[in-house]
Amino acid sequence: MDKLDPRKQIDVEEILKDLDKYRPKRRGWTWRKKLPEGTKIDRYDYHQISELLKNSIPLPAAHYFNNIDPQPDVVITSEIASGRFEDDIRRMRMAAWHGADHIMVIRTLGQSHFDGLIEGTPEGVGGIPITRKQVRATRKALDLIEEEVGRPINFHSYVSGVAGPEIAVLFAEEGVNGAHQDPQYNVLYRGVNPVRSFVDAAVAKKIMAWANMLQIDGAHNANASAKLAWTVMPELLVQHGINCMYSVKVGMPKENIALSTVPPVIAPLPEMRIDLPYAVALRELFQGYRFRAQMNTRYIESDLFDATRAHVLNAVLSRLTSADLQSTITPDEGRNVPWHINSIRGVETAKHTLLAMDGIKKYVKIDQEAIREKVRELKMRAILMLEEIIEMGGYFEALEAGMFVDNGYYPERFGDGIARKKDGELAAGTVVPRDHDYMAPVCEHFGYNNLPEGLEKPCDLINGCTFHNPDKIQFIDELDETDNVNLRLEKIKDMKKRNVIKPEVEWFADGWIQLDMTFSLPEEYAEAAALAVCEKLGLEEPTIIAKTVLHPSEGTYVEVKAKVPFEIKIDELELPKKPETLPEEELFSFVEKRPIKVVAATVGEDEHSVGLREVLDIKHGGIEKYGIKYVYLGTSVPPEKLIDAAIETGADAILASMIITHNDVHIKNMRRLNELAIEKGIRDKVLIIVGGTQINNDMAIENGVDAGFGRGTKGIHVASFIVKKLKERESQK
Ligand SMILES: Cc1ncc(COP(=O)(O)O)c(/C=N/CCC[C@H](N)C(=O)O)c1O
Repeated sequence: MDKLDPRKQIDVEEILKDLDKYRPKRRGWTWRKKLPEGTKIDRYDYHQISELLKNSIPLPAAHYFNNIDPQPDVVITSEIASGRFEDDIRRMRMAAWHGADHIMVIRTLGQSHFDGLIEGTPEGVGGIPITRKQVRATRKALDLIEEEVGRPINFHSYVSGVAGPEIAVLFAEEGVNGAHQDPQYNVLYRGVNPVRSFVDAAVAKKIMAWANMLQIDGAHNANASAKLAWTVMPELLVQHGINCMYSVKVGMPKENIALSTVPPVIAPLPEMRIDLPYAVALRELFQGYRFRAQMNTRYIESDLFDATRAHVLNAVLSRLTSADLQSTITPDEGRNVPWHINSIRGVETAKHTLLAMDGIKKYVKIDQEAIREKVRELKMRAILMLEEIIEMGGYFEALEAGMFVDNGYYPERFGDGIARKKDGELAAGTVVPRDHDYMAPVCEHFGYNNLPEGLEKPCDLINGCTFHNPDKIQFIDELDETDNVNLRLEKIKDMKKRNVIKPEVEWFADGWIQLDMTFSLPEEYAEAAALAVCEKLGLEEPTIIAKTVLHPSEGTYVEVKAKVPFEIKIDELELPKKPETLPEEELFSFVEKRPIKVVAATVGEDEHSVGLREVLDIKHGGIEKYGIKYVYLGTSVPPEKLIDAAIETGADAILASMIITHNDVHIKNMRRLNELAIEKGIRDKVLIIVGGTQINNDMAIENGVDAGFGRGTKGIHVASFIVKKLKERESQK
């Protein structure tokens, strides 16, 4: 398969074919290609955008603006890790079409503790097992997906833990483009021996630098671990500093070192007033480095709307300061397992906000005077903390003293920091001095490497290392006969052969659906009632995933996920009939030869006019565009007046809009129009067409009119119907 067809699903079996022979197209990170300030897209000018995509899905409101889909200048990340890489690949394609060009997979739990690589494609939960086959298949799929959207896509994973250097070599061999790497992470959150972690990090960073990979640090984890994230702001500056300087000393270029910046708080705190000085301090202290903006996952609940608001504000903060990458932690971080829809919503939120704030600095400036004091205070606290770390004898001593992730706002100390022993923890005592004749297995290495003088490439000694002679890579396909992608694909093939489907949230046809319900009950009863509804519907494994108390006794909103116990037969599906439309040329030429007039109004006591105006006016592609003349009588027009106007103007058609349906007033108005037209003797001369969000064609015809158009109707649908009917009448004469 050399390219994807948007009308066909990606064929994972094709991706897996000859995987042992696949070689990455390139190595290293790709930034978006920025367009000049003031670039026009359609008739609108932009100041912070990048090249457009070849294939993409624009924001929901784009159809009002010729479906433009501008791409912000900032890389947008989608975090995808369903636990099955074959389903991650499908979602990566969805995310790429919505504008993600940085695909980050969350690892399966605690892979940091593995002292070696995993092989094959075992299923994971709440993350994906990172293996060579998973990495290679994903990069190969992303090669196709980036071709389809027309923009390079960065694939991102994690170099951390006890097998850090091996993972770094694997990623360099396989063309992984970005990775988290921060020795402090292993120590603080995975309990790896500090000396081991920093020695491994030097090797891993050197390899990442050779592969030109973008590095993201682990500072965000302090936010996620502290009781009150804002108290660790001074420490975050210190943690960023430690990882940045360590990376520079190892040889990483600054432009590949990204700080994982997370705003310290969230509403109900005065979020922006606290986060802004911190964001400004970061950008002042770490000029020349990259900034990866990430919402604070510490406070992401499973409430989709709250997560989205947090996400929007995080992107606003990015635009008010600066960001090179905008992460889109989905609300599911609160639910721990991102679903397709929430990964996509996250990308849409980032794209929407970054575009909405395009060029905002032309009008909105941060008052540097006003913010100065707060910024200075944060820097001072960080400097004091660094000085104390030095007084304590250095990083490892400070670590032993529990200096990090202490919940006190430095210099305030609560003494509840994470302490790690310099000669303790996981893999303690496993760092041994290199033997005199030690030679590194790959060319890129940090520290002593026993090489003869004048060698252009160290691996010339061994006829090439895996970086320069990829045929030396041992590709192990599967290790576990009972847990691998081939078995999982068999089940999918069987469903496709039987042409059946089930709904899904993260894995193909996993059967999960989400329902939301509101009960006039207190929350515990509402939850129980929601589960009871699922039981009565015959759904399986109903689980409450989120709820909102509307009032302690008046009501509770509950979101439930549950599995459907049945399959849907695809060939038994009745596809909704698309309204017929005639070619535009045919409409233009017919109306030119045979002028058409209509009268239009919103009838009854109805004041809604937006939909009808869109069907009428040329600027929305209304019937006027095809030369049809109309008289618009306005809103709340009695049916009698509409019929009289049709007679006065000799109209060919009446367009009556009806949105309100209280006690079937729309039905009554349809019947009234029909009866009046008959009474006045014009029924056979005038078409009566009704429209509205609650209208459908069957109901309209049942109630005596000629056609009914529902939600989403456009001028071409109505114009086509009128011309078709007039042609039929004239051919009967
Ligand atoms: C510096 C570092 N190394 C390794 C790992 C993961 O490795 P393991 O889980 O210890 O095997 C992490 C994970 N961070 C949380 C998820 C990513 C988050 N959602 C993000 O977007 O940044 C990390 O921060």
